[in-house]
Amino acid sequence: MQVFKFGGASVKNAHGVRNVAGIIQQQNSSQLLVVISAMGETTNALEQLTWAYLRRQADTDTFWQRIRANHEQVIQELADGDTSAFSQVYDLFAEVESLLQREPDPYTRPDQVYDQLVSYGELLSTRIVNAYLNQMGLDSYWVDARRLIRTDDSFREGKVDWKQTCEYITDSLAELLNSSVVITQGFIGSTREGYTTTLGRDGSDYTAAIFAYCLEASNVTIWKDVPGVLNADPKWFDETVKIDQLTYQDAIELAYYGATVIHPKTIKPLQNKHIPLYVRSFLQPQDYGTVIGNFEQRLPISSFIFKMNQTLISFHPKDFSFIAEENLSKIFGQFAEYGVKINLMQNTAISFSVAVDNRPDRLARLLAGLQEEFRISYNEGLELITIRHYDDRTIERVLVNKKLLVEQKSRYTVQLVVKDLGTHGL
Ligand SMILES: Nc1ncnc2c1ncn2[C@@H]1O[C@H](COP(=O)(O)OP(=O)(O)O)[C@@H](O)[C@H]1O
Ligand SMILES: N[C@@H](CC(=O)OP(=O)(O)O)C(=O)O
Repeated sequence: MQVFKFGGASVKNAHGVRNVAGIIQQQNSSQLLVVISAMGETTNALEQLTWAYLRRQADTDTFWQRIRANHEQVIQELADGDTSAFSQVYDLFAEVESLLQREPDPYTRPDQVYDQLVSYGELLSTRIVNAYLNQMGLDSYWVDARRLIRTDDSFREGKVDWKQTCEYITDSLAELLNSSVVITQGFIGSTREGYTTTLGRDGSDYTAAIFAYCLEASNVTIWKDVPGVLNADPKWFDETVKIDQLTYQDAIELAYYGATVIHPKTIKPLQNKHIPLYVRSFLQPQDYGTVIGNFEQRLPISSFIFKMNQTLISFHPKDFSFIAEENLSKIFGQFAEYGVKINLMQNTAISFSVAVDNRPDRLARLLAGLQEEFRISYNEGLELITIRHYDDRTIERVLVNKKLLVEQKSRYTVQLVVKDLGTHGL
C-alpha cells in the first residue's frame, strides 16, 4: 500500500482540490491512504481565531467568518450548483460556531483550546476533498485521524503513543484499504480521554510517516510545490539544483537544520522500516522528484539552509566559575521547560552561547529564571546558515556582505551565525 500526503499549498483553492483529486484518481496502486493538511493559510487563520476567542475579542466572529467564507467559496466552485455532497462540511461549521458561542472555560489550558479549534482546518479540508472525490464517482472513505493517532496530553506538541496508534490503525484500516481510498487528516490526534491534540506546526508530513510505519507501506509520497528536494530553498536562492536521490541520513540532517521541505520527525520512522519517501511536485505530477532511501552515495552537492530571525544568547556565570555540567544543566533545564529549541550551541571556558528562533515572550520568561546566576547578553536580528557538505568556496559565497559572529564546523556540516550588513556594510 502507498501513502500520499498533500500539504496546504496543494489544496489552497478549488483548482488545487481538482488537481489533487486528479492525482489520486490516476494512481494505480490498489491500496492508497491520503493524508491532507488544512487549506492554504487556514492554520494561521485558526491560530488568530483561537487567540481572539480566548481573549474574548470583539472581532472573534470576523476572523471565523473569513475562514468559513474561504471554505464556502471552494465548495461553491466544486459543487456545480448542488452542495448536498458537502453537507458534512456544514456540520463542521456548526460545531465551530457552537464552540465559539460558549465562554472560554477558565479551567481548560489555552493550548488545549488551541488544538480543539485549530484541528478544524484539517477536518474541513479532508471533508471537502472526500466529498469532491465521491462526487467524481471515486470510492473514497473519510477517516477521523483523532480516533487513530493516540498522543499524550502535550497539547500543541502531542507525543505519539506508537504502540496504541499502530494497533488502532491496523485494526481500523487494513481491511478498509482493500475496498476504498482512505482520506484522513494530517497534524491531529487525540489523548486517551478523547481530547484533540496537534502534533506541532507543519506536522502533517509526520502523520504520513506514522500511517506508513504502522501499515508497513511500500512507499510514501509527499506532494509539494517544488520539483523535489533542492539544494536550497528556492525562496532564498536563485540557482537551485534538484537532488534525485538522498540517503535517510542526509535527509534527516537537512530537515533537522531547518530545510522546511520535510518535517524533521518524518524520516526516522520511515528509515526504521526501510520505506522510501518520494518528494514530488503536485504541479508536475508526471515528473520523478526526489527519492529518499537506503542509498550508498551521500549528498552529491552542497546544500544550504537559511534560518532568519535568529537570536544569539550568551550566558556568563556571575560567580566567575567555568561553564561546566552543573550550570549547563540549569540552562538546558530552562530551555526544556519553555520548549525553546536550540539551533546551535557553543561554549568557551567562561561562556555558553545558543542561537534560537526569536520568540520574545517565551525567551523573556525563560531568561528570567537564569538572570540571577548568569550575566546574559543578547543579539537579535541574525541569520543562521547551515551548509551540509561544505567547502571554502561555499562558505565564502554565503558570507558576502555578512558579519560572521559564530562558526561551527563538523566533518560534513558548517553552521554560521551572521549579521546581514545590508548595503551599508559594503
Ligand atoms: N531544500 C529545499 N528543497 C525544496 N524546497 C524547500 C527546501 N527548503 C525549503 N523549501 C521550501 O519548502 C516549501 C514546501 O514545503 P511546505 O510549504 O511546508 O509544503 P506543504 O505546506 O505543502 O507541506 C517550498 O515551497 C520551499 O520554499
Ligand atoms: N496545517 C498544519 C499542518 C501542516 O503540516 O501543514 P502543511 O502540510 O501545509 O505544512 C500547519 O500549517 O502547521
